[in-house]
Amino acid sequence: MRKRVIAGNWKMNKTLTEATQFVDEVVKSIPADEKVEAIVCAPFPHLATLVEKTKGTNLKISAQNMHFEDNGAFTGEVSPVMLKDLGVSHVVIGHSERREYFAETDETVNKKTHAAFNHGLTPIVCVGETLEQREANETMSLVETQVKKALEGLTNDQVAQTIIAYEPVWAIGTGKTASNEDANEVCAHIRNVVKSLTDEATAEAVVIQYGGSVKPSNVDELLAQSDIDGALVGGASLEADSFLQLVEAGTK
Ligand SMILES: O=C(CO)COP(=O)(O)O
Repeated sequence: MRKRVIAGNWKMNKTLTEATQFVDEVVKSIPADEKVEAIVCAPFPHLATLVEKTKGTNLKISAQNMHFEDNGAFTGEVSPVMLKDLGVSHVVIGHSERREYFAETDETVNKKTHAAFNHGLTPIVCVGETLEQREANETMSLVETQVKKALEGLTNDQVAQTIIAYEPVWAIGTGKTASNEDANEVCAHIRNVVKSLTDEATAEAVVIQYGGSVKPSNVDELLAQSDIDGALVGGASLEADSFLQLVEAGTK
């Protein structure tokens, strides 16, 4: 069985003091269960402290973005080399907010995915359609293109290690969740796309998360779906209690 991966994406929230309090509380009660991997995707300034605080615990620390180059004249950017050096394990790539507000494209997503693997970071690659695209029946083809472009040029082994997060844009922060069946249908399609690019074993290994208004009250039914292996959670990951409940759901 694939492991479950529950990742809290804090986005641009929490001071370092608040982040530290959260982590101190969470590591005390996080389940020690091989079945579930728990990750917090924190703002850049907090990463070093949080990595230090979570050493030897079951909580992993992820960045929310990075540049694809190792270093250079890119004012304001953070490189994979820097993240690896800090001890960060994962990095979110191509979140819809970055695609919408910061000109992230399928091409930069692909470069960043390669850069992540070149530096031993696990990418959490986000894909998903807008409401207009869903209404125009473009969901499957759009997601297929995003997945194919994100994974282009990776080895099967790298694809198997990639975490893919399906986040319909219209469900993010809106309180609207895709129905379990709709979410699972898209995740199953993603797995088929991965199979067409690689092979059956790789497609079976790849972890696919759902994201978009996931909370303790709906996570069980989402995780019960055949092709949903975890969740990428915004709002409901900000409180330690709620985050712990989500991680707990991953152990069932
Ligand atoms: O964008 C998301 C996680 O990356 C989802 O955010 P919400 O859980 O707040 O809808």
